[in-house]
Amino acid sequence: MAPFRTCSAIPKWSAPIPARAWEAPEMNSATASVPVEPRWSDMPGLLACEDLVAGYTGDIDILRGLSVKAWPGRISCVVGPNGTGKSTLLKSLFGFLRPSAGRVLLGTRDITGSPPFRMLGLGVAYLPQRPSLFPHLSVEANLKLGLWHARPRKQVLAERLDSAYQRFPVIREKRSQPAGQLSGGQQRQVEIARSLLADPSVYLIDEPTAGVDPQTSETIYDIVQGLARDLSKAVLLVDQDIRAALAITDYVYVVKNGTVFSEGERDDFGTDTDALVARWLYASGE
Ligand SMILES: Nc1ncnc2c1ncn2[C@@H]1O[C@H](COP(=O)(O)OP(=O)(O)OP(=O)(O)O)[C@@H](O)[C@H]1O
Repeated sequence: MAPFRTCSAIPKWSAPIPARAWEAPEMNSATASVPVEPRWSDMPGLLACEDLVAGYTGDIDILRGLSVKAWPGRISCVVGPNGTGKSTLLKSLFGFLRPSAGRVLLGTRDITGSPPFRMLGLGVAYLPQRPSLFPHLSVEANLKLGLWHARPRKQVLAERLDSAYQRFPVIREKRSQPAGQLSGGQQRQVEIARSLLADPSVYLIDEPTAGVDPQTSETIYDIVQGLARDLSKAVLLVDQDIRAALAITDYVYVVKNGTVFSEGERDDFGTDTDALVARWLYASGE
């Protein structure tokens, strides 16, 4: 079984962006087992980066020509060994690091190097690995910050808050409490609810269940899944809990040394997750 393509077999995106809508190559018997390679497009909410190079200091590149995509309504998952650049990828996509080469597209819009404070307005939300709430502010005050950039009318803000509380009833009960008093899992829910206020089209999510108990993890993965399935968000997920992440993932990127080592549709990989993980993480080359 070799449904998995290594990056050398994947065509680079050198072609210009087509003017027409997104389309995938037609499948036939010869290509049936090969993951589909969609083309660039004007599909709103499709996030893609091409040949991204970035690092923290001038002379060391952490990302070395890395290309990934996140499609609306789907979850793309980035896995790989520790220190290989997965979090750095999300930081670069969200504008915390300015790439020295490559580009980031949202639909046909080039957003390479846009600063983080513009990202939510552009439709990109980022949920970092570490808690990002203000612990001394109330849950509701934290939620309202999700829409600060839009200066919404009171009524709009109230409607969005109500909608967030409906989706996450547990945080409605706690809305007056300081956010720092909530459990780790509840704080994660507040972060996701806060991002939903701005109704972004893309989610960059870094290890959403780090430090969370197994039962809460399950809830959080359900929520992440709901972002794609129910709300048609494009989700790019970085996760150390590979088995749990693969259970909700549509497309997988295996990253090593700052570049995509291999990629493919999750469904093409079969059910032997242990063998997959061993092959992805411990294979030394193509
Ligand atoms: N702020 C920083 N300044 C300098 N180097 C950094 C910084 N953050 C990360 N690095 C380095 O960049 C490399 C990639 O780190 P990154 O956090 O992206 O890896 P990762 O694949 O997400 O790892 P993990 O799975 O352990 O979270 C590592 O060598 C790390 O030490």
